[in-house]
Amino acid sequence: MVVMSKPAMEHHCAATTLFPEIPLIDLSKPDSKNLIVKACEEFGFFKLINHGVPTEFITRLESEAIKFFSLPLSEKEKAGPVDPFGYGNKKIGSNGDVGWVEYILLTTSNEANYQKFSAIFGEAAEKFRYAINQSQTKTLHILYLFDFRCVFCSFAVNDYVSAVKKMAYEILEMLADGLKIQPRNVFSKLLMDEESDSAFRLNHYPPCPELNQETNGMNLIGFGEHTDPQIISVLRSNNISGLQISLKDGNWISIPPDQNSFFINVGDSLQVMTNGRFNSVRHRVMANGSKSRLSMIYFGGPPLSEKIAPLPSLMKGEDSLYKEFTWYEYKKSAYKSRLADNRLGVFEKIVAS
Ligand SMILES: O=C(O)CCC(=O)C(=O)O
Ligand SMILES: [Fe+2]
Repeated sequence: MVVMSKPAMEHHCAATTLFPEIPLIDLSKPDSKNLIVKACEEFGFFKLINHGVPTEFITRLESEAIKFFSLPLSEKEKAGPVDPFGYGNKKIGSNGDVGWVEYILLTTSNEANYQKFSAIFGEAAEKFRYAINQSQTKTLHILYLFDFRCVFCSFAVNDYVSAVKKMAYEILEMLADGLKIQPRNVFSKLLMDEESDSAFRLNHYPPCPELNQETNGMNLIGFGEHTDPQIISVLRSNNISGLQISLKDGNWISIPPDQNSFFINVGDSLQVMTNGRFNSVRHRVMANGSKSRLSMIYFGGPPLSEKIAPLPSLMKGEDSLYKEFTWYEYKKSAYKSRLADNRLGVFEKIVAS
């Protein structure tokens, strides 16, 4: 069930190798736009401070998530399986990938979440929806008999996701400005679209006590290496390490955690829209021997019918590196692949030599 991997580079040769600094972007500074472009080109990844997401939204959702993941497995499984949304444990996708992780995957469309919730909890869901609608105070109705609803329908998710979405729009607009392309909502409009196919994920990596004794210095995979298929991912985790990114030369580096910052990933779709100028970053998570890691990720995706293709304004006479496809086609193909596969491979054009 467990998947082992070689330690990241820093574990055995930190003394002799210089590691690049992960770009740090201050969202409150308007001139950050050029630095964001540079970060997306060089790494496809950066750390974000002064992001404007209220701490209270983050801590409230985190405590809801902790409560949910602390429930007995049988309770949590009432919210599974992931088809395509719900609770999952160890299995990631349906093609044999496993990791030391449990998670909740949600669409950011409230109505779709409600329907899933309703199918699980039936009449109780309707009552709970009524209670939420009636609530003037925005206080969370915590009725732990049906815990999943607390994460599914709660204000904690809505407030957090709304704030993070706003921040993602801003980043994408700064990117358009930094790239000097018009209109400045060329990327953000895809996430703002009512039909935007975005998702939200809460990952919990339980401590794995055997890790320290039995694995002989090897690491245990929490979430296997992959790139995110969407346009942009916004990640926040608690202060426990585990996230690693792959540099373009294939070396892995560990990202020091910071619970007060966000980490931004370029996804495959943004790599394609920039004709490969931006890098969809390969990343993975290592499990921890003694501490729980909790992460929350918003994946900003386009509408299913959207054509994903390089923007003509960025092409400057060069050829597209990719065949044309819709987000729906990409998703369908990605679902059939393994996590570590180069999912864009089948959509790359063969360049005649
Ligand atoms: O949990 C994390 O920190 C990252 C997980 C991840 O890459 C994902 O869910 O796509
Ligand atoms: Fe990811």
